[in-house]
Amino acid sequence: MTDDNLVSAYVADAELDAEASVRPKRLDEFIAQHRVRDQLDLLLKGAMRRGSPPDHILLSGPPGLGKTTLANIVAAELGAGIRVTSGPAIERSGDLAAILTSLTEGDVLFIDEIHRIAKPAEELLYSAMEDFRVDVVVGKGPGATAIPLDVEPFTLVGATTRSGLLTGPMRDRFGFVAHLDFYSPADLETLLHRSARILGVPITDDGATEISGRSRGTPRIANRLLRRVRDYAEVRADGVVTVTTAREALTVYDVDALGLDRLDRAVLTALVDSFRGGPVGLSTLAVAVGEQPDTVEEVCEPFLVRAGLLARTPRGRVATGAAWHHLGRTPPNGTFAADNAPAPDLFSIDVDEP
Ligand SMILES: Nc1ncnc2c1ncn2[C@@H]1O[C@H](COP(=O)(O)OP(=O)(O)OP(=O)(O)O)[C@@H](O)[C@H]1O
Ligand SMILES: [Mg+2]
Repeated sequence: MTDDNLVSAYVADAELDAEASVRPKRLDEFIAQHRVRDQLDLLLKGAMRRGSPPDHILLSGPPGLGKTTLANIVAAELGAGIRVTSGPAIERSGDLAAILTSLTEGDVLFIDEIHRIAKPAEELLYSAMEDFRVDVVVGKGPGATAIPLDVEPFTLVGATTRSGLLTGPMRDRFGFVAHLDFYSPADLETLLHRSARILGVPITDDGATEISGRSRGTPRIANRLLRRVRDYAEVRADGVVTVTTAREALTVYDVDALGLDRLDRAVLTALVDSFRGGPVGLSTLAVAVGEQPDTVEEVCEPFLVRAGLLARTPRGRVATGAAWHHLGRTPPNGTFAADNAPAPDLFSIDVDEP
C-alpha cells in the first residue's frame, strides 16, 4: 500500500494479517453499532434457545465498517463452523451446489460481495435458503435431469457494499438485515484504545482523539493510521502515540486534519484556485490534477461529498464554503454554501448507494 491510499476504505492484500490481529472475535468486543449488536444478540440467543439455526443475515454498508468481522462473530457466538466464499468466486451454480451440500448442520455460510453472484447460482441459492434443498442438473440437453439434494439447515450470512444492487427475491430471503453506519470519532477512539492495547502500543487519550478525527468514520482506516503512527513514534520518538507524534506522523504521511490525503486536497485546491470554486466538469477537473476521471469520481469524491466539501451539481463540481475554509482561503460571495452552514453530520449520511 502506498502513502497515497492510506485513507482508502478498501483493504490491501498485504494488510490482511495486520487486520486479523485486531479483529474482534466476540459480539461484546465489537465496538459501537449498538443497535445492530443488540438485534444480533437477540437473534442469536433466540436461535440457540430453540436449538435451530437463526434466520439468514444480510450485512450491508460501506467498506471497512465490520461486515466480515460480524460474519465471523456470528459463527463464533453460535459455536458453529464457518465456510467463506464470495459472489465473484461462485462462477457456476455447480460450485455453489458443491459448497451447499458439504455444509454440516448449523454451519454458517458467509458469502461476501453477495451482490456479485451470478444469476444461475443466485437462483440455486433461493431454494437452499428457503427449503434447504437444491436441484442439481446432471447431463446436458434433452437427457438432462434435475436431482434434488438436501442441504443441512445452515445460516447464510451475506455481505454487500451495494445493497441497492441486490435483487428483490434475494433481499426478501434474509430474515435479518443489518445496515452498518460510519463510526463517530468517539467510537473510533474506543476502538483505537482497544487496538493499541492488543498491539502493545502505548497511546494517550489525545493521541487517540487525533487519529480518530482523521479516520473518515472507518475502523479499517483508524487501525491503519494507528499502525503508521506507531512506526513513527517508535522510530522518531519514544514509542508513545501522543497528539504530537500522531500529528507529526500524519503530516509525514500526508493525511490532514479531516483525513484528506494528497489527491483529495489536490482536487479541492484545483477547484478553488484554478476554477474559482467551480462549477467545473469532472474531466476538466481530473486533467487539472493529472488523474483519470474515474479515480477522481470513485476514489476522492464520495468522501469529499460526505464531508460537505464538494458538491455535484448539474453544471459540474463545486467547492463548498467549508472547502475554501479548510484550505485556509476566504470564499468569495455567492460561493456554494459560502455562508458556511455547519458541516453536515459526517457519520449519519448513507453513501451506500452512489
Ligand atoms: N466494531 C468494530 N470494533 C472493532 N474493530 C472493528 C469493528 N469494525 C471493524 N473493525 C476492524 O476494522 C477492520 C475492517 O473490518 P471488516 O474487514 O470487518 O470490514 P468489512 O465491512 O468486511 O469491509 P469490506 O467491505 O472491505 O469487506 C477489521 O480488521 C476489524 O478489526
Ligand atoms: Mg469484508
